[in-house]
Amino acid sequence: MRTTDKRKNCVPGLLHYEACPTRDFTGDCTGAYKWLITAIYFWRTNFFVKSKQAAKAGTYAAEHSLNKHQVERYSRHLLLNSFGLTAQEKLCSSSVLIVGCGGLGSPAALYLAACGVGTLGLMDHDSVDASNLHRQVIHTEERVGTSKAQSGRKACEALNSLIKIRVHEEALSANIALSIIGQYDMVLDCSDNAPTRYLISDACVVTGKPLVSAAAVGTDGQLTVYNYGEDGPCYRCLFPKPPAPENCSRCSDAGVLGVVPGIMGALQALEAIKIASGKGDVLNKRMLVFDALSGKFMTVKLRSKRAGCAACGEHPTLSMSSLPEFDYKAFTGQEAQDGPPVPLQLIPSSERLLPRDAKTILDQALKDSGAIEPIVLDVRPRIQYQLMHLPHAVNIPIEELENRMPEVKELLSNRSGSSPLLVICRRGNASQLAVQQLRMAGYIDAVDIIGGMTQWSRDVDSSMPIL
Ligand SMILES: Nc1ncnc2c1ncn2[C@@H]1O[C@H](COP(=O)(O)OP(=O)(O)OP(=O)(O)O)[C@@H](O)[C@H]1O
Repeated sequence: MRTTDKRKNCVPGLLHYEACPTRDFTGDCTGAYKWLITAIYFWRTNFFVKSKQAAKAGTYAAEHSLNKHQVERYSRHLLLNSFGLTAQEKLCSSSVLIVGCGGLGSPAALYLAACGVGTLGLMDHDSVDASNLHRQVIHTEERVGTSKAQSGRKACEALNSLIKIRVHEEALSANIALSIIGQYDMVLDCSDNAPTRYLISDACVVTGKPLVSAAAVGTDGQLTVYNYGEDGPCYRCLFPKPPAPENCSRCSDAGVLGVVPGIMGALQALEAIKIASGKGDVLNKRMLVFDALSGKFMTVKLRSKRAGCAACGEHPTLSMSSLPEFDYKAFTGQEAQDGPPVPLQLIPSSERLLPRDAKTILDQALKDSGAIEPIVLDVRPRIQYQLMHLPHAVNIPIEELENRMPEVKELLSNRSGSSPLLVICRRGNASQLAVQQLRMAGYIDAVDIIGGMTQWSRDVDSSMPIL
């Protein structure tokens, strides 16, 4: 039989004639072709094996680009009539940069990682603090003190190993904004300060990227999408001038109900998914306002692009080349990086007390008088005083000090000794303002404590919590 003949002459190692790749073009295998054919055979076999392996891990059906693992993992999206395969494919090939891995960035990163965004960029220069954990659910107790961006990477990687994660362990600044934002399809502003908000918006305008922006402080949240569509406004269109620094509240001063940034960050992820997948109505030219205590959402209509906008108007003054030079700190009057306010130096250091020296004076005064003698004036907000304060301290918040000078007079007139009046606040700024006011009112022995309660906790009494 012809088949048997072929098999007889076939090169060694080919057990099945039907599988012999040489049979179609060589006919009977002869010694002359033996080694050449063997080489070709093994090359082809190797190729087929590799293709089969690729098919197993990669695309297993020709109609779409998702592999078996992706189809299984995202099946609930794929089954959704209003979402489906094409939307998921777009999501899987999209890239999103999250600036700020804090209260907003945490839920946003988790949901975007979970839903299969192709490349997720996580940017933050800060490290995890214990006070972050009540809302920044991407971080853990174990990772307190470590980089937020790396901590975010660990959480997202643990959730979904099918996506790519890029970590940017630095603050977004004007000289790197364009090159970093240029690498992504869109940006989520999850930061907490005016300079960064203007910078991200400007860089998104210049690079043509949509920007999903949110904010959450106290029990309120806001969300909108900038720089989207034909005439969608940018941040500067709505806020051409930055707010005065004293009108900008931060979670570190005003507090925040942990779940509020959780909700707003999840909504940011939702807008990003809509933009990437092309599904649904993007929150363009509208702002969603959330009031957690009443449980109400409200949508406010926003204007279109402003013709005179410095970033996206008809004659923009900001461009690829000018943006890196723009001084955001000077423009907004604020630091671009979150953190405690820059320490004020209103009173010469020689006229102020270090916490340890103040402690010695306080102890001596209490010993001398043998009684409870109030010589500490605490000028922090009432709520901070209630959380913790020095023994026998009297609380008069800085804003009330001017009107409550008679109380200070009474306080001092009850003193038996000659100890100075120690003035303390949270970090040593408001106490200097208070000392200035007290001196102007004639209380010249008022002296403030450098670094306030924060430094007191560090240097004198570590049992005092740092707020
Ligand atoms: N320019 C910037 N580049 C990168 N990340 C930034 C930038 N500005 C702010 N961030 C980050 O944005 C995050 C905002 O998080 P969030 O508003 O929850 O406040 P927080 O600073 O973590 O906490 P708290 O205000 O309570 O001290 C922070 O992690 C902060 O480091």
